[in-house]
Amino acid sequence: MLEELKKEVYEANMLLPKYGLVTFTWGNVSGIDRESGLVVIKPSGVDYDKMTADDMVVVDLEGNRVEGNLNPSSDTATHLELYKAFPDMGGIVHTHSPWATSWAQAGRGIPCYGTTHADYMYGEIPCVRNLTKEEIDEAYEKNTGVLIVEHFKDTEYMAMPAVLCKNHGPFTWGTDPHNAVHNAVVLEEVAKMAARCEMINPDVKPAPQELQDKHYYRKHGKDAYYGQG
Ligand SMILES: O=C(CO)[C@@H](O)[C@H](O)COP(=O)(O)O
Repeated sequence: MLEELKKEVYEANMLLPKYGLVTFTWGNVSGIDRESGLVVIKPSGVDYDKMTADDMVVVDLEGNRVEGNLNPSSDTATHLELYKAFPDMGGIVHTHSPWATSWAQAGRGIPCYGTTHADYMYGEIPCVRNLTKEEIDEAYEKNTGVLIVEHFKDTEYMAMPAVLCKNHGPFTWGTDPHNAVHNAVVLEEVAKMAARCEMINPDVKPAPQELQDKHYYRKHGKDAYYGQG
């Protein structure tokens, strides 16, 4: 089932090592078939150079494995919480890409210092708090998703397709798996630029709002991603 989506999700996963976003198996990409409500995700712990499209795992929105012999990614519950809450999300990525993960470990959001950032993400890329001991003990991956949903509900979440989970790493999303990977690559690049920017000038300020607006709206339009698609 969902052979086309499996191929799409497999190809999107293979872009993670291609763009230097993952070491070993540290990352995962999923995609959703909104008609069936089924999600295709990378199998857990499988080396990218051994992975095939047939290894992709199909789960329902409750996390039950519908097809596949391997275990779904350990982050599946996080992906599912986001898909359930945000109907415009068609693909989700989690990595431990070094620059974005460094900002997450530092517990800081990434300010918008330039137009590269503003072209894709409107404003500061947020870093959400740690989970409490109770949240971790209860259901770490699910509650990571619940925390992200709490932060982005009632927002234009497709205008900010990225979040940093403190002391863990980034999640990005998009209209489909490849778009989500594109946003993961952009996140890593702007995380690198922002870190270097602060090294060069510790007093640096975010880019002027009018410049941020010009670049974001020129690329996405005033109504893009605001639910009008
Ligand atoms: O954050 C973690 C582990 O700390 C996970 O994201 C792994 O890095 C990827 O796990 P699988 O997708 O292979 O289960």
